[in-house]
Amino acid sequence: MTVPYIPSHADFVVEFKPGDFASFLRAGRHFGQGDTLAVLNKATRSDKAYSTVQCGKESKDNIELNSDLVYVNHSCEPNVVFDLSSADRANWHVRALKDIDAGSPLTFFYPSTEWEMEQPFECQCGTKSCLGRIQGAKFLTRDEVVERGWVSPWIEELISEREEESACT
Ligand SMILES: C[S@@+](CC[C@H](N)C(=O)[O-])C[C@H]1O[C@@H](n2cnc3c(N)ncnc32)[C@H](O)[C@@H]1O
Repeated sequence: MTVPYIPSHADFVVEFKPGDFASFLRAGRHFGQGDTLAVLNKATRSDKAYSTVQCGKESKDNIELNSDLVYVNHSCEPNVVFDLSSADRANWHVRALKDIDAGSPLTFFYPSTEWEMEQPFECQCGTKSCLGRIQGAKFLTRDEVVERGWVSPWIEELISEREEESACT
């Protein structure tokens, strides 16, 4: 028996598309810059996968979103951030980086949370600043990561450690 699809959030619309990983999430209404779009109250700890979001410095620190938010695609010019920086998980949320019109695809910059991704891909965001292959922040320069507007504290820390290591060699 097929389980019927039930939207997880009233303010989002999943565009289901045929083909592997071709679906994506749209805003169902306008959001202003800085607005919280959703709190991540359905998240559970998980092994790293294409669908997980990194929530700490170690490669074992990942969550499954368990909601339609899994359909937020990557963009090199994103309009939301996944902010899992609080020590209190109740504060983990998705926030608008800029004003978002109803109907716009919701996108975040995957390397803002991911150091080394489970499933790298050739980016099709089509933006002027597209970086091409997306594998995680480990494979990008500091500037390429931070100039997208927001970065998780563990990514900042891992980039700093890499810089310290290369200064010593
Ligand atoms: C968490 S899923 C996002 C939803 C996905 N589009 C789907 O249909 O299930 C992450 C995967 O979506 C695809 N993806 C996300 N953003 C992309 C982009 N900008 N260009 C190409 N593929 C992308 C990649 O295959 C990636 O591993």
